[in-house]
Amino acid sequence: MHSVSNSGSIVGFKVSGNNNRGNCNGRKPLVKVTHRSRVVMGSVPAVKVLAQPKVVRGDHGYVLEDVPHLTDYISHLPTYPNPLQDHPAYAVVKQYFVDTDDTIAQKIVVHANSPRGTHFRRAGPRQKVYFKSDDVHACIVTCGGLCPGLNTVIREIVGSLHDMYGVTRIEGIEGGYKGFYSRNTISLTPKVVNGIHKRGGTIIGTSRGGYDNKKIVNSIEDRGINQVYIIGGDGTQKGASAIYEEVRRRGLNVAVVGIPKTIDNDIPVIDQSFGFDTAVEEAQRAINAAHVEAESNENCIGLVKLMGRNSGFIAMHATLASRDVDCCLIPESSFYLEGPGGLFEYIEKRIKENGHMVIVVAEGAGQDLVAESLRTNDDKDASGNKLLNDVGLWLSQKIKGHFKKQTEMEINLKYIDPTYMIRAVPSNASDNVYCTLLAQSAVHGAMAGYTGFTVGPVHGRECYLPFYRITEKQNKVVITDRMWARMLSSTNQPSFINTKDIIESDMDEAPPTQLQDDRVVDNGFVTKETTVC
Ligand SMILES: Nc1ncnc2c1ncn2[C@@H]1O[C@H](COP(=O)(O)OP(=O)(O)OP(=O)(O)O)[C@@H](O)[C@H]1O
Ligand SMILES: O=P(O)(O)OC[C@H]1O[C@](O)(CO)[C@@H](O)[C@@H]1O
Ligand SMILES: [Mg+2]
Repeated sequence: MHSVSNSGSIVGFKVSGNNNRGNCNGRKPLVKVTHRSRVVMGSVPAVKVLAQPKVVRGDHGYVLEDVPHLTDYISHLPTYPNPLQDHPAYAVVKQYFVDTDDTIAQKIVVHANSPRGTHFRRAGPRQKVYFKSDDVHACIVTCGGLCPGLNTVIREIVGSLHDMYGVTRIEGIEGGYKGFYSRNTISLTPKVVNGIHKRGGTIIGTSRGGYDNKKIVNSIEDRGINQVYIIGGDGTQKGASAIYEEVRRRGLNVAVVGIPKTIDNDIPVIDQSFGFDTAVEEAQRAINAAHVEAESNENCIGLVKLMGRNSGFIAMHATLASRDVDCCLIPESSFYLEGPGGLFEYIEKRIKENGHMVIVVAEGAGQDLVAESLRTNDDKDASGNKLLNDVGLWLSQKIKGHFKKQTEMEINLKYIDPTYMIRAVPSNASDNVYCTLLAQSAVHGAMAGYTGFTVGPVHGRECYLPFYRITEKQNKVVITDRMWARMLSSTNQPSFINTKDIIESDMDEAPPTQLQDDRVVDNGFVTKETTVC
């Protein structure tokens, strides 16, 4: 594999670049580099041509979906030796620097004749950096909902910049995106961030809404900021991508880096998002309480509502981990209440068998049913996310109503809604380690001149991912996949779904198994490649 050379024009501005930035070591380049413009429709005004995805093709179907570099649009940028080479902690580590040719395969389950497939650039420190330590002026912003680990990421970005690269000018943007243009910044030093990883929340504050691309980039330019670290979920990363585009359009020497955050685990491609592990662990406490209540009271149902707007990962993992749950309802799998195979029939059966049961419902589950019976409006939050109806309360009332009116059985229902409790806690040990790797990888990438990327693990290896890869779709529980089957077999709940429906919907969209979930960037659009196995 060889480094990407990048030059060419795109509508509105000319892209020029360093034609030989990477290290070919005199070897003949074997790859074909393609650059394509992407056209984004929707909320973006008219037709806007964005910076081109960098796609490198090699032998045997090898594809690298690379990330942008400052030299793609600023020529003759000076480089400096990485200060880490003299750092006592790292100088002794053999091969501490990442080889410029290192990439990570998206698929690790392959057949003998599979093409090599899509790869991502491996994260980590490079031998050369594109910023002198004294010249770096970094900022950090956190946006969207809270998530365990936000403070750890902040702490570790500050620590990495300061301790590894000798950077001293780091500012926290207060209160999310709108803080760029409406608030003062907070100076972040190792002393200020010391110990914050033991606290939930974010010390620099967060918010939804208030995104104003021009004002944000003006503020970056006016303040002389040249590294921007943006921590947030899918909405935040879309905003970060647009900030990168504007920075590039203005030709600014500013690295824009995204760090994906969401307890819902709805960011695609990466193994898992930080805070998810902690949230699942915390959700166990609520499930445990529901189980204790249910077991101790006659004919008792413990009902727990967990977060998960569009993706049911928290509910599914908490259910699998707990083993006390009899039924788990998630947004990806519709269910029904009445009649044969419905929820009421199952509840009646479980109560008769066991005298108690525990139900876990993700907040986004059954929204169609709730909307039908409540006649609701289409309220949205400040970021434009649809506000959900309370499925937990609705379900409690429906269950109570059903058993009161239609059966001889008297039931007890205990409803537990831990909502914010699972995300307002500090991150657990494994999330703290994960956040540290993310932060360090982000800093190494920015120092190496990469920009317009998000960092995250793919099969356990930290990678630099182009923004479009993580914003183009949401990660969802695939109910035709083995994990959901494992969950169903642990609860013994009905699947509520007709096998015929699954087969028909499969024909529309193939499940993202290792062999099938590959897409190619072609004709300006990222498309799904459905490999017939
Ligand atoms: N398409 C978009 N383009 C630009 N900015 C966006 C976009 N979507 C959301 N944002 C901005 O990103 C910020 C966070 O978005 P949002 O509230 O949707 O949370 P999120 O990052 O998706 O995290 P969460 O996991 O909590 O939902 C907000 O300030 C919002 O205005
Ligand atoms: O009430 P808020 O802060 O807008 O956030 C609620 C949403 O945020 C999330 O935790 C995602 O961050 C969702 O699970 C939930 O629906
Ligand atoms: Mg979101």
